Amino acid sequence: MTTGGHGTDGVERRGLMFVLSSPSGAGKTTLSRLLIDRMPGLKMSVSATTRAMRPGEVDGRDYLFVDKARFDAMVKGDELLEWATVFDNSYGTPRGPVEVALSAGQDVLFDIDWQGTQQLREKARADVVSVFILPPSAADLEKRLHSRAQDSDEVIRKRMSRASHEMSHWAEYDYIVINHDVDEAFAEVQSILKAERLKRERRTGLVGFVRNLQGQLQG
Ligand SMILES: Nc1ncnc2c1ncn2[C@@H]1O[C@H](COP(=O)(O)OP(=O)(O)OP(=O)(O)O)[C@@H](O)[C@H]1O
Ligand SMILES: Nc1nc2c(ncn2[C@@H]2O[C@H](COP(=O)(O)O)[C@@H](O)[C@H]2O)c(=O)[nH]1
Repeated sequence: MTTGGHGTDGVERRGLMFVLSSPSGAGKTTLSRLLIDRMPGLKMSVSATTRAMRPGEVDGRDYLFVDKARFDAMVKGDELLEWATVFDNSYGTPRGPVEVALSAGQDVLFDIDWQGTQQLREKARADVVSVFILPPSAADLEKRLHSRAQDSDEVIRKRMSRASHEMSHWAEYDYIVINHDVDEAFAEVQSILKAERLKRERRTGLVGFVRNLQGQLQG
């Protein structure tokens, strides 16, 4: 699915799909914003959803807010790379922007659930790096959902009751980060991305780079 771009050291490499999943409220959005602000070459995938907009959310920035008819048309038209029903709403990743970013050599960040992650893995296993974020405790998770102050008590109850099921998929992920402290969790997620960018298999330009070095040594 990916073609190529250049790493900061100038060696060509394939772009990667960096996925964050967690039970609702564990901190994916918080960590995603930090990653986008601080990691050049990383582009956020903006999902389509049928869920209602929360206070402060912006259409086109946080999500593409669409109605069910439009969402179904996107599915039918093969416009989504993956999609799933989460908490009674439809969510999906528009294919076009992801393909454009990867072709331009950028990495793409996804805040999606375990169902979407499974679909991405089926499509492009070698290019997917997945991180599952765990809250330090159930009490912290509930406190975070309340402190976000954007969902009703009923919605929060539903999300808490689904948390254990969401978490049952943790072992399908490449990395697990426990989000006690935002700065520490961010540093861990950032280290994962930095290391994955250096993986030999992604660095398609290394053969030429090493040949050139050897040529210099022999010449
Ligand atoms: N380490 C932390 N300590 C305390 N509060 C945190 C921490 N990480 C995130 N939060 C807060 O918890 C709330 C939920 O975080 P966030 O919205 O990032 O979760 P999420 O995983 O994206 O949730 P959802 O799946 O519902 O979108 C926010 O108010 C955020 O500021
Ligand atoms: N499979 C997908 N899951 C997605 C996508 N976009 C978001 N999500 C997940 O939905 C829940 C709820 O999100 P919220 O913004 O309503 O709190 C959360 O787990 C997200 O990761 C998507 O495109 N595909």
